[in-house]
Amino acid sequence: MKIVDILIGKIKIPLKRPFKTALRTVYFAEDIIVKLLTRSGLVGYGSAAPTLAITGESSDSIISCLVNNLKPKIIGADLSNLEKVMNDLHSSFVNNTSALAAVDMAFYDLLAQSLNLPLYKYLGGYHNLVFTDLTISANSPEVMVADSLIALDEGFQDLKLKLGLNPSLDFVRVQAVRTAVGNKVKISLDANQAWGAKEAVRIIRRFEKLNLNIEFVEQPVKAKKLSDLRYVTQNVETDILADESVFSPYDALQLIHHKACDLLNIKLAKAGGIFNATKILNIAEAAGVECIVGCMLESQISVTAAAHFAAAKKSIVRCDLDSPSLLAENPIVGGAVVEANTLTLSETDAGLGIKEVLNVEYLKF
Ligand SMILES: C[C@H](N)C(=O)N[C@H](CCC(=O)O)C(=O)O
Ligand SMILES: [Mg+2]
Repeated sequence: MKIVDILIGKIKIPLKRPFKTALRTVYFAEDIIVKLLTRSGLVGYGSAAPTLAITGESSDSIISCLVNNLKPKIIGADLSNLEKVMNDLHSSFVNNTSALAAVDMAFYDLLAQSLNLPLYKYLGGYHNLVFTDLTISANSPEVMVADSLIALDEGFQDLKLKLGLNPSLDFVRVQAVRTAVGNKVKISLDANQAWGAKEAVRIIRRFEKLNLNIEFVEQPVKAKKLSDLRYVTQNVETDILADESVFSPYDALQLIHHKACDLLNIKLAKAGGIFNATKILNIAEAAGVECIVGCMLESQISVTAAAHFAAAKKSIVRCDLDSPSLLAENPIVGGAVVEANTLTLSETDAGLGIKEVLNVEYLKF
């Protein structure tokens, strides 16, 4: 199956409310759309969200990587040699993981379509439902309580609270939300690297002492400081989830070898797509470490690809695939059907099941 053309487009999607983390505040979601065409007439979709603060990629850098580095290698590529094609792409540059992921998911979309299978069946076919939490942006305790109650009303039972914007308020934020939502609701926390190692241990132990019943704490300390992450993991009872610390299979190996976290957050945008995400999952499985599949603030295309990956595998126990629920509009026709905390994948649509992207401006280059 040969690739004969690539179209690259841009979309901008308004959010229901500003998305605020310790790393960034965002007022709309941007996405770069990739559309691959094969000689036999199949169309494969992928997308990449510029998350400069995490992957180091902007819209311009994603487009430049697609046009200058990826396009010359993929036009004429034969996907029946996927292993060769992917190894060539992965070894031709470092970083640019979201750009690579967009192409990777379009490849998998095409491969599954060529066998007339939904992607989750092509990848393993464990089940076709994925359940997600909902992220509550970092705000004042009052706003976070109000947003949490709205989320419960909408049908979410699992909340991820963003912390780390003025850490002195973090304890009040978590306690206020726990009091408001009661004990049945699952609460996890994401500090997006905002705490120091000792500060993280102090804060997490305080949550433990007061029985705030936290599922896990995500990326408490700086991404590159593996010894700090290890220090936190070894000194608290609560599970620690590595996010920004794990991009590659090698990162996963290091984190597991050094017992620096309890759980791994796999995101296609960090791993460079399904090819390497599968390697991370295999390493984690062999080590008995559970994985969560997460997302950036991104469109329905890449979240659908992540949902197919998660649904294909038995060992993915939880998902943070809530981006479609944070967007005020959905310009993507097809893909996962999102109803509150449930993403349902069609058992009959082949590939990702993406039909069309509305209001997309394809670039000329
Ligand atoms: C949207 C998702 N629930 C999430 O919170 N992802 C963030 C990073 C997203 C971004 O900044 O676009 C995370 O897990 O750190
Ligand atoms: Mg995170």
